[in-house]
Amino acid sequence: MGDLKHFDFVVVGGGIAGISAIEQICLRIPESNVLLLTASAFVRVATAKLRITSHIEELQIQEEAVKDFHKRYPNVTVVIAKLETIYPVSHSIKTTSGATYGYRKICICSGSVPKLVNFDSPNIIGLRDTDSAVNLKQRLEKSNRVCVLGNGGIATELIYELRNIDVIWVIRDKYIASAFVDSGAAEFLMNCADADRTGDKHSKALRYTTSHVATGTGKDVPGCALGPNWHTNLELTGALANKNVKIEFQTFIKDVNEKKPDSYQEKDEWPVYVTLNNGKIFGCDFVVSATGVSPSIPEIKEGSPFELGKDGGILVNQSMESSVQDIYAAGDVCTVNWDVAFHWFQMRLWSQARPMGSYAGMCMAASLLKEAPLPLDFSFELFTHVTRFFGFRVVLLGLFNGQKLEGRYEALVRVTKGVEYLKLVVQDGKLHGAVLIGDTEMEETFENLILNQLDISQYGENLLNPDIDIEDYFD
Ligand SMILES: Cc1cc2nc3c(=O)[nH]c(=O)nc-3n(C[C@H](O)[C@H](O)[C@H](O)COP(=O)(O)OP(=O)(O)OC[C@H]3O[C@@H](n4cnc5c(N)ncnc54)[C@H](O)[C@@H]3O)c2cc1C
Ligand SMILES: NC(=O)C1=CN([C@@H]2O[C@H](COP(=O)(O)OP(=O)(O)OC[C@H]3O[C@@H](n4cnc5c(N)ncnc54)[C@H](OP(=O)(O)O)[C@@H]3O)[C@@H](O)[C@H]2O)C=CC1
Repeated sequence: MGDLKHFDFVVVGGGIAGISAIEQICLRIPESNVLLLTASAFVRVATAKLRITSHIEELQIQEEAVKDFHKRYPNVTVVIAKLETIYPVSHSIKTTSGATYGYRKICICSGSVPKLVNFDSPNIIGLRDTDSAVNLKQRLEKSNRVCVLGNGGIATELIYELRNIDVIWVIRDKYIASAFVDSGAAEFLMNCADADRTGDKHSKALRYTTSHVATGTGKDVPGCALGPNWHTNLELTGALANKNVKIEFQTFIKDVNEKKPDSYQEKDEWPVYVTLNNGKIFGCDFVVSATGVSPSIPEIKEGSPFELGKDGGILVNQSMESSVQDIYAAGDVCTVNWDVAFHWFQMRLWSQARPMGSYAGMCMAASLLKEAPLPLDFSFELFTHVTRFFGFRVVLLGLFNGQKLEGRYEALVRVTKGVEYLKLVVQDGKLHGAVLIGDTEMEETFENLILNQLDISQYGENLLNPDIDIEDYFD
């Protein structure tokens, strides 16, 4: 393999996981020589933090040109290229342009790619990075009707953000946003769907900013994943005068054709036709397949391949190390493989990629310094996620949908139409999860109650009584 340039640490991927790993490595061992190998010409950094509770922080996320990143971390060599192969026995890697590098510890933070529905059509697109967002925006400008498939984070945000277009939303479930909330919360959001809260003055959320229009180093090169508030600076507007959303519940797409199907009764012509399993056929300009992600696993030669989880991610142990020695992984590309805390579970989110990356960086540094393994980071003791759906602030805590409780729980709910939706998940007198929609400012109280597992049976429904200041109970 010729002369290798050797690095103490190599990090693959300039998304939030990779950058967080590098930040910790440089903090622990500032004199180490580090290679950041990334396919994208921009990296994602968290520039400002708003701490909401001990476990929840909202971040301002910025894209930074790699040359500026290098200025802040002069010990980090940045190479914009795609990793092709890892050779774990010789502790080296090769890029697609043929360059080779040696490593002592390497962290794979290559993220994931959209898992598009499996129909061969140029009119099905996914959304992942800035390039794909720009492509979406440009397509929308010329479009009268779009079909959105999926019921998770992207679809739920997109349906709300789209303007001046007909939308056919195809979901497999009985209610919207099912990847995040239950049917009660979905109904609350649906009832408020028409109100425009995009300019919500009360929002404490920090903003996501982009400074350019393209991230990749070329066609088919993945950029960093879009993150919270990715749509803030993008007008997602179609060619019509107004917007109309039609939801097809409990359905899926059976076929996608550029040629008009014989059974399509209408006279209008469209670039593409989608046939649903309920027999309906819709013509549209294009389809957004917001149907989840697949981890981007690099090729490995020599020795054993990575052990992968059921979801295709690289299995990592409590130190974020994969099944292959000295190879770590963090963020969307990995699948946790330790006995996780009862109130935590993995979801492929920014709010998990960041602590995973930081913790992986700390573990790699500790391992190079031959220190004892670190205790698991406290971020993994409680699931927390803050986002915005349909213009509302949404806070999800612990087992917010009764996950792991096998249906054996009580749900205490308080709803003020158009204002807030609160749900507490209680089992055997203990709080295990909460969904807080609206500006409830209750997250700290409920976070503490989940963490300390205080017996709350004596408070009953007063926990959600708006006339009682619940925080006074627990002072
Ligand atoms: C539209 C959208 C909205 C989202 N909104 C939210 C939200 O509101 N809240 C939230 O918590 N999460 C959100 N997410 C999820 C979140 O963005 C991801 O979970 C997170 O960014 C993953 O970070 P990562 O560093 O693991 O991967 P990525 O950000 O995908 O970074 C991967 C990096 O690896 C590089 N790379 C890939 N392959 C190679 C290779 N072979 N060689 C070299 N480099 C490579 C890429 O160029 C990139 O730099 C959203 C995702 C999307 C797509
Ligand atoms: N605000 C936030 O926190 C946001 C987070 N994200 C994150 O970004 C990533 C990508 O988002 P997204 O693509 O929405 O993924 P999600 O995992 O959030 O949701 C995927 C959705 O696609 C559905 N689906 C999967 N396969 C099919 C299929 N073949 N036909 C029909 N429906 C299907 C799933 O339904 P089913 O449940 O039935 O399998 C689910 O509703 C995720 O990790 C997500 O968490 C993205 C945007 C915003």
